[in-house]
Amino acid sequence: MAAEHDENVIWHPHAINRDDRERQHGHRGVVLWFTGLSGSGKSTVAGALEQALHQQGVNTYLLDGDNVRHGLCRDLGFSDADRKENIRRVGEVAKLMVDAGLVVLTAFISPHRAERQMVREMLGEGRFIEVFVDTPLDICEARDPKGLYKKARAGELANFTGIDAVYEAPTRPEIHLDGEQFVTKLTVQLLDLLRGRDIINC
Ligand SMILES: Nc1ncnc2c1ncn2[C@@H]1O[C@H](COP(=O)(O)OS(=O)(=O)O)[C@@H](OP(=O)(O)O)[C@H]1O
Ligand SMILES: Nc1ncnc2c1ncn2[C@@H]1O[C@H](COP(=O)(O)OP(=O)(O)O)[C@@H](O)[C@H]1O
Repeated sequence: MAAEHDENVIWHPHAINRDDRERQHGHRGVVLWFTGLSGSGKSTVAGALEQALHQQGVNTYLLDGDNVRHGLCRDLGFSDADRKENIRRVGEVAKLMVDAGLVVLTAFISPHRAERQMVREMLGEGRFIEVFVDTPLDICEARDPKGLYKKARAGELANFTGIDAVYEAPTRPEIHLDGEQFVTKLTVQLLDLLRGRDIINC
């Protein structure tokens, strides 16, 4: 069924491509893929970086797990299969946005190496920047801004990452952030990375 469908759907090339859009933006299109435990600081750091980039005239978009799960992925839960589908959909959306020439920031736990690798391959060489927000579980649990760790420990929330569901830390992320450092310092580290890779020039 799927193969038959694929054969009859032909890719349509367009006159304007990513290079043209990147030239117009004055920067490259990439995805900064933030991964880490719940409460590690993914949304906070991605948000601070987006603000800094926006102020410099960089065209950005921030895709956040909590928000995407209210719309695009509202039918998905937290089983391994659902998390995989969540990441696949977000990867495809991020790919379209990178094709549009944007600096895309994503903030998803994305606990499995295989799924992060899937998105890396989907995006292609140099377009996927894995950002590991490395904050120890006990610190995340002490932060617990939504009270979810408390619920998970009380047995009221099953399959919670770090408690009774796995988190596979990246082995070779493009950047490894110490999630206990000040957000301003982490933002500077990320801006330096983007400049060093000639993704932005501001
Ligand atoms: N069981 C379970 N495990 C982990 N997280 C849970 C769970 N249930 C709800 N939440 C809330 O959902 C946010 C994580 O969604 P993600 O889409 O990033 O998860 S995943 O990448 O598909 O694993 C996560 O948000 P962050 O704290 O911002 O990471 C939680 O607030
Ligand atoms: N570098 C940091 N230092 C101290 N607190 C932080 C830092 N980053 C995030 N926080 C705080 O930790 C909590 C979780 O951050 P959040 O960005 O929501 O994490 P995540 O998106 O990974 O779940 C929030 O209350 C936030 O203010």
